[in-house]
Amino acid sequence: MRQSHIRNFCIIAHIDHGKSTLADRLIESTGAMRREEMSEQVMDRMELERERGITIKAKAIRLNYTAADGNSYLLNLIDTPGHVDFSYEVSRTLAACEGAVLLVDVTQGIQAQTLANVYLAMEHNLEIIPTLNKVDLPSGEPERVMDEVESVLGFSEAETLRISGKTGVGVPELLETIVKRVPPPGGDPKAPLRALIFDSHYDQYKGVIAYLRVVDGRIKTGDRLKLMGQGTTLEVLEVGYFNPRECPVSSLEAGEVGYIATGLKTVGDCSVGDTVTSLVEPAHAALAAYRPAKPMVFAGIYPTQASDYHELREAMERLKLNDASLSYEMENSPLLGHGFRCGFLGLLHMDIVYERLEREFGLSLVVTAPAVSYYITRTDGEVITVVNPSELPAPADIARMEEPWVKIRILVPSNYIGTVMEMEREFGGIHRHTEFLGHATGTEGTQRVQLDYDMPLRSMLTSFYDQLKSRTNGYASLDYEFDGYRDARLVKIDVLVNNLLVDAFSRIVPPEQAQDVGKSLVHKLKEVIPRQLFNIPIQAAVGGRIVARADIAAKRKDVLAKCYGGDITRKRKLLEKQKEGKKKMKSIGQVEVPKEAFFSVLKTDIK
Ligand SMILES: Nc1nc2c(ncn2[C@@H]2O[C@H](COP(=O)(O)OP(=O)(O)OP(=O)(O)O)[C@@H](O)[C@H]2O)c(=O)[nH]1
Repeated sequence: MRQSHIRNFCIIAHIDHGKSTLADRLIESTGAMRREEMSEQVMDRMELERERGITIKAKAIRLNYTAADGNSYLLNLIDTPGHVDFSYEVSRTLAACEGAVLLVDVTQGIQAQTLANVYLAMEHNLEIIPTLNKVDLPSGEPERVMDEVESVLGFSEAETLRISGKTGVGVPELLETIVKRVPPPGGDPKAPLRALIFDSHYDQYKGVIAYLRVVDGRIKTGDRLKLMGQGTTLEVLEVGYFNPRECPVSSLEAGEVGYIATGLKTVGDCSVGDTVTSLVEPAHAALAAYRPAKPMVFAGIYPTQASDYHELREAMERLKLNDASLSYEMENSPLLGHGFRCGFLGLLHMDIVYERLEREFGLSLVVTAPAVSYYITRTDGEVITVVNPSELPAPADIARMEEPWVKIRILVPSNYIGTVMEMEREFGGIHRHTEFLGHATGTEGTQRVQLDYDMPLRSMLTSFYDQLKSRTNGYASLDYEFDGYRDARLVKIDVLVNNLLVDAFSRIVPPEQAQDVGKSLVHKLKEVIPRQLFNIPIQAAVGGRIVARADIAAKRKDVLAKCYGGDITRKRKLLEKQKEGKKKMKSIGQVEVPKEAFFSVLKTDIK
């Protein structure tokens, strides 16, 4: 296909504004797949997923479209990850496109991720097609939302489309607009190969499959290639595209989007953002600087049963094959035994990993409270990175402490400004900017406001997001980006159960909150640890000083008490049953703690 007849684009939107629904509609209306077939296809994929234990999803779909001008066009729809945790992947995806369909839900208007995505698309000089979606909904307010789109983003009504991804209204116009407004790809087909990797996954049979956009030159099956950032070399086993089925072809040319099968064993060798070139005739410069994923959030992951450690290790190794952003190191906790300290891109990433480990690998796990990484300059001048709160040196050994901050942007109806400001104060945020979006429409509280803050990342790892949602009745949307390290003044709280230090419960907090957090931790523990045959003191300490204490009074419980007489089988049965119950327990010295208790305490809000 001639480059002038190719259009590479993506759909950008806030969560739930209808990205997937519109993508399906585009596939259907260009005839790539019939509606009945699409559900079949989804089923097939799920079967395959179950079989191979990985998620197979077409990250770029090629659509053939005959436009009103009578010409055939090749439209590449590239999927963008929908969450801020994966913002680097989003930016690489945008770099593979020339245009973006910006969807705004007419029942919701502009949300935090709408803005974040638009700014990213502008940075990449993409042609943006503003599109109001869900116009079939009677509860929609297209005029108000149009006003926002115009005043906040600067798009005129004439250039903004109105569609329903669900009913298909306006979709033919959208396809025509993509052909007319999105520029064809540039790039030199005769220059040495340069292709950008914007996604990758591991396939058991073909090794790592890399999705790429060929910028210059061409890729053929059998080519020997090199990654300019990571230095990996590989031979191309297969070249192809998705329509949305896998379609192998002999080559991909400049301007085209598709995949290569590399035979590589882990996605870490072939990561998003790197530039692929030819090994024999390499290009001089990469397309952009390659930046390996950097974990921002850390937590310990341990098996509930110490004997499951080896299974956990195998599961981590397998997950890592498919997730270059996951990092882990073996860790040994006096309480939890052998496990891993893992690094994640953010909280969502952490949840995904944890869920996959439990669901796909059938493991029962304990996850410690998420924490950030601190830079500590010791009094002897050595700089160390601390990712496990229990390893923070004593205050007397710390000359300087730094922690990561984020810039956050919150969008809310104006009647919640006070609520958000109060919350930000509680969570240590610093106000930077307030801006009213669109025009007031008369009804109080309908105008929306953008509030920008700086905040320690540490605060984001607490109940911040849940509280923001509940205190604004679900109206707030949030977006954030990393903003470097700043000086911190924090202390470590240790928790002692029956005079034993429980490292998994250690927290790092501002000194003025130490007492409250300590109290909340010990009371929570008191609630969830079942009474035992002896008294159990629970203490929270900062340095050597106890800041909170609670006691669990002794209770006698004898499962055999009811078995008078000598029915030995009955006794054995009861003891077996009790043993089963104990499997779900963790022991802190002599104290048995149910797994759920761990979770509820690890999640205790620490603000
Ligand atoms: N009435 C109506 N509902 C729609 C339309 N487009 C999407 N929806 C509904 O809105 C919800 C979210 O749509 P999705 O397509 O899953 O949204 P998304 O943006 O892909 O969501 P994420 O993948 O979570 O980011 C679903 O319940 C859809 O059925 C539309 O044009 N009209």
